[in-house]
Amino acid sequence: MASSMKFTDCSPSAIVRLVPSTRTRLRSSDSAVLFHRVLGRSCPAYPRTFVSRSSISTLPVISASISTEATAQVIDGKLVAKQIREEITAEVSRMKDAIGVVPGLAVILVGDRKDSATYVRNKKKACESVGIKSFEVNLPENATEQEVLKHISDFNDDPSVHGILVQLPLPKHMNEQNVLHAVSIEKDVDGFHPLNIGRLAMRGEEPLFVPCTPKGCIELLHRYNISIKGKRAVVIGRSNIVGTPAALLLQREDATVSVVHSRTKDPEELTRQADIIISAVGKANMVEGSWIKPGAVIIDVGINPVEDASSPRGYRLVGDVCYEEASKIASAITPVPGGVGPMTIAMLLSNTLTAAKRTHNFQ
Ligand SMILES: NC(=O)C1=CN([C@@H]2O[C@H](COP(=O)(O)OP(=O)(O)OC[C@H]3O[C@@H](n4cnc5c(N)ncnc54)[C@H](OP(=O)(O)O)[C@@H]3O)[C@@H](O)[C@H]2O)C=CC1
Ligand SMILES: Nc1nc(=O)c2c([nH]1)NC[C@@H]1CN(c3ccc(C(=O)N[C@@H](CCC(=O)O)C(=O)O)cc3)C=[N+]21
Repeated sequence: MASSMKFTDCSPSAIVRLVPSTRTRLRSSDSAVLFHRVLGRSCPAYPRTFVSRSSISTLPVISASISTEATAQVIDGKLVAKQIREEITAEVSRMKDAIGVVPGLAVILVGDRKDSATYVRNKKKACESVGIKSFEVNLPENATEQEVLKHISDFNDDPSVHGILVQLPLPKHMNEQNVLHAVSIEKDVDGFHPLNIGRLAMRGEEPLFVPCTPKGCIELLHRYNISIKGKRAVVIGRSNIVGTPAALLLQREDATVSVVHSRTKDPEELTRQADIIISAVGKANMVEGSWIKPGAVIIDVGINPVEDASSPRGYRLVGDVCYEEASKIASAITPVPGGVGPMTIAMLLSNTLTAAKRTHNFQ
């Protein structure tokens, strides 16, 4: 469906929106702004300075005019995440009314990384918005691994905590494996425990939880009716938290999957054959338009800060993909911000609800 929904754009300066088959209303991306200097890698085939319009469609039609260039459907993660939060709110309330149980999520944050503090704050806000109780432990950068393990053990034993998340990365002096192994697999809402990852990799096995970011990517494809079965998919990146579980999930969905990493020769030869690309690298503008097959679907997980003097923060976030270039070639694409990021948090809430339901045998 997505590939049949390509339309002409009026100029490089406009972003066209269209309505997905679910009739969800789409927004155009707000990721392209006026005259910013990008310090990351720049997109070669596209000028650095351009203008883009952002607006919300009120009509189930396409706003387009004279041009030869197509514009991809914007996969609006912010909108879908909001819908999912509404679904979770209803379930949390149904469970509370029926059995008096409120799901609880514990987050452990070690150190004072600004980005980690922001993510944790956002997770807490999201929990509040759906009625999940949140517990938070903040430890200093020089805390010991034993201290972290002690908090995990306390949360493992606490019946009001159904999910435990240890914010990554941990300080260098800690062994991440030891810490992640310590989380009870029934409370492993990040899905990072080796048993959960192992089960994800095995046919006939079911993990208790699937990692939130890859799960959010697949959920976006499902909710936009983008079929995966039989498609060629390329995942760029092979980390334990995104790339590898994303490839395993795509394979479970019957895609034929290739994984590109830092040692891959000529990655663009592989990506050019892909119907679906999930990029999780952390390099601004690495995936150029010329890497993309016309009509492909692009899920951009990368979150990369680039200098932007006109933004209040002094920087703005971009993905791994040259967005403007890609949106002229792909049939559908996630923006950054507003794509996969909000879905990660929505999936964390969903996993926490699942954990509480499973513990209390509540259907
Ligand atoms: N939107 C969201 O919700 C989330 C976004 N992120 C973002 O996603 C990105 C990736 O995160 P994460 O997986 O944790 O990162 P990691 O740094 O753990 O992994 C990056 C992966 O990219 C690969 N890579 C590095 N350089 C290249 C290259 N030139 N070509 C191809 N592959 C390359 C690495 O290969 P190798 O294995 O060979 O080293 C590695 O597998 C980051 O920008 C992060 O901020 C992360 C989590 C959630
Ligand atoms: N144990 C653990 N679990 C994680 O899931 C985990 C982690 N550690 N460490 C760091 C990464 C990163 N991550 C993001 C979550 C949400 C957004 C997000 O909501 N991003 C917004 C932008 C936010 C902003 O503007 O700063 C967006 O893309 O629209 C981004 C990144 C989860 N991670």
